[in-house]
Amino acid sequence: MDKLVIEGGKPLSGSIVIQGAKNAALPILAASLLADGTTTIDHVPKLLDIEVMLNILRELGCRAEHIGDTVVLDTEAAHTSHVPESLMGQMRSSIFLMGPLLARFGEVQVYQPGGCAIGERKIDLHLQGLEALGAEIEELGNRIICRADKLYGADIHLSFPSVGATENIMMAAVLAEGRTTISNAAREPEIQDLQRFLNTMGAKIIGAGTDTITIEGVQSLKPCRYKVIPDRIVAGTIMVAAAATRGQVTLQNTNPAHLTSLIHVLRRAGVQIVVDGDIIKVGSASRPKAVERIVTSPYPAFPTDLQSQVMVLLTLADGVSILKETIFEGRLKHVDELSRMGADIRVDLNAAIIRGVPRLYGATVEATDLRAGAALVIAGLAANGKTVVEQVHHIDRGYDRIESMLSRLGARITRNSPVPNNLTN
Ligand SMILES: CC(=O)N[C@H]1[C@@H](OP(=O)(O)OP(=O)(O)OC[C@H]2O[C@@H](n3ccc(=O)[nH]c3=O)[C@H](O)[C@@H]2O)O[C@H](CO)[C@@H](O)[C@@H]1O
Ligand SMILES: C=C(OP(=O)(O)O)C(=O)O
Repeated sequence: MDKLVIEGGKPLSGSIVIQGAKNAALPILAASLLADGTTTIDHVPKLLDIEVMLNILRELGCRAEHIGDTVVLDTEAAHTSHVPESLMGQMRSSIFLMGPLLARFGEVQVYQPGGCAIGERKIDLHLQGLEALGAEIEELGNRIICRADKLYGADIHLSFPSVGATENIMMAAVLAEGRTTISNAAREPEIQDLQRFLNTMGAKIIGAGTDTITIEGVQSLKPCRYKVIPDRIVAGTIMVAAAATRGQVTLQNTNPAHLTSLIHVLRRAGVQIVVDGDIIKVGSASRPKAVERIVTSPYPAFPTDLQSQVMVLLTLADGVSILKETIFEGRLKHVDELSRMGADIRVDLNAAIIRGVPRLYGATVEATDLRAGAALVIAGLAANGKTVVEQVHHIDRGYDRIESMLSRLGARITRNSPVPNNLTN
């Protein structure tokens, strides 16, 4: 198992180009199944989750190549809509295949998806949405079979603005007969990217980015070429790392509008941020200030995917901060690991009460999930001494060789074994 070894205490400095967004690329890859032929997707990061998605698509009969950051996907020979259990279990995003496969084949067989242990992560809203479009759903233990000779537009109200359910319903509804509306839809930038991608294929969707999305069904879609948006969570991770190490970093290829809530929090913590077009400059020379209260909530509020990283900054702040997690019930596991590095954090239900300490100390810690792992890397960069982060495969799900990215900014970080061969060009 790979480990990251970090010698902390060195401010990050320099310039970095931000990778394409995992959470946009994954549904877009699944949505490519909606058109027959070759779709080319640019700005797709080299990540474990992307590799798993491409392996699933190959298993379904597609031809897929990932060269540099471009994926060329030929769906012509896709011949089955049964996704093997072993592949479904490797990540949460395998569930994105339900909508497109149902629309393409009229039947889909999947299993409960896998993913990080950050909460129960039910899929009831996905299934209710597909049922509303006319699908019959059979659940046999872990196996889910979904059938519909034809899908029909419907008015669907989500009881919670689930990102994945919104995307799955959009992908199923584009080829349905008639109009679908999704109310209380998720508003994340990745939903807007999916709308743009599907519309480039010939779909008729409006409203992504608001809480009501309207989809006019069309007869067919055509393959296209498309570029994925920058990864706001990777950008946010680097911004927090720059602040926690009291460094100066320039991020290129960002969409600052997608990072408004983080920028607001960092400014409250006393971090200097300058935005210029798609460039964000982050600088900090002094101890951060505590931020009284941060609550994770659906976009545009503060994202759960940056909660653990910001927690690290607050462990070093002057004063007491409160960080409340409202999206995932099991997403505070990094607290124990940070405490091993000298952080003073108390958990009360879903809130972390963080009493800032002057410094963290290196330790051997375990990445319990993707963003918790990224947070521990930031903690290691800011800490005195050596930190070893174990279970790095979680981090590889979302960061394209995090150690290379950070080394380019002057960090002293190495991986104790090479990146798996299938992730190198
Ligand atoms: C690949 C991807 O885009 N992943 C993101 C997506 O995950 P994902 O799409 O899984 O997140 P959701 O918005 O669906 O989940 C949010 C909450 O709703 C609950 N829920 C969801 C669906 C459902 O059918 N029933 C149900 O109860 C979940 O358990 C969770 O508590 O949005 C999350 C919330 O911004 C992010 O943390 C993930 O990084
Ligand atoms: C939780 C995340 O991803 P996923 O939904 O793929 O597990 C994440 O990107 O932080």
